[in-house]
Amino acid sequence: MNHLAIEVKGLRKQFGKQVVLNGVDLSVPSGTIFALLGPNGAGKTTLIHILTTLVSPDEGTAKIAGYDVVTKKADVKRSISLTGQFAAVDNELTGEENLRMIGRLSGLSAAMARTRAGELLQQFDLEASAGKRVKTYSGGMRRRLDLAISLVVDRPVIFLDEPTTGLDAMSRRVLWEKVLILKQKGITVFLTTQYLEEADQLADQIAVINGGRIVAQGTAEELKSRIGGEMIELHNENKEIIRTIPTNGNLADIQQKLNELTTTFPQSTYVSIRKPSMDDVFLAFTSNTNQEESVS
Ligand SMILES: Nc1ncnc2c1ncn2[C@@H]1O[C@H](COP(=O)(O)OP(=O)(O)OP(=O)(O)O)[C@@H](O)[C@H]1O
Repeated sequence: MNHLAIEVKGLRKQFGKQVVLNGVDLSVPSGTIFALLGPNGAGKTTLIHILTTLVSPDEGTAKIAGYDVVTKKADVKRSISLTGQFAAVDNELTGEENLRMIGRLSGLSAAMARTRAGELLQQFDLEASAGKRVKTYSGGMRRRLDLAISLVVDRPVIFLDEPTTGLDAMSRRVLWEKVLILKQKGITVFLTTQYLEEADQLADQIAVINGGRIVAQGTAEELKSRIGGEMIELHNENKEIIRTIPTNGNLADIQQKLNELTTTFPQSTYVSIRKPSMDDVFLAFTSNTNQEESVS
């Protein structure tokens, strides 16, 4: 397989007058986890739809496992699986029936489909509920089944569109473990998420999309250090955060920033200094959002 699992250059897409992607470039090495973050409506799902051949780009190129998403659609489809917002789980069937059905639809023999279903039920902690209808599953079980379904047939690249949205913290962590197992198997994972901690915990590379462009890309640590080595946080008397300011952390810089702040904030303000979080990264790179950018 190509060294790059995903390679995107100058991708543009607009719907009517609304420019959704305005020259997106990114590359994802094989066998890594890549997280795409961005505010609502930033174009994350549109990008996934282009990369999975569901939507055509207006300009630019995108390759999956070396195959162009426009000219080599069939090869791209054989290289990917897609799960998340558009999952096709049949609620009336049991978890095992769902897995076996997908196996058969993907060309496995009945015996192979049964074996594969058994392996996946075990791997995703669904053995105890294998014979229960999916409509009785919890949100976490359903997401795990969803992920298992996308693995019935081996595919080198998996797209997860907001895989843990709506899950409680515990179920989210269980799913993260499963995603990390995919990486151990050498699968490339491209995920979108609203949970910044998810990107922080899972991803080798994180990209932030805003205003139709990738505005930042790097490891979680690189992105955090780009916005400043430390954050000065001001709290009011009710312990509510009233301002967060990046600083390089040295005495001169902190002193200068605090001097500036003393003219605006009351002496009773509490001050703390902490490392930047992914929330700080997200806010730093997505403030001044203009999602409704349009061409005239
Ligand atoms: N088929 C379409 N026709 C017209 N507009 C569309 C279409 N698909 C998406 N859009 C618009 O493109 C913009 C980006 O949508 P998209 O779903 O890609 O964003 P997103 O980053 O995935 O958002 P969210 O985090 O809310 O899921 C939105 O304003 C949306 O309304």
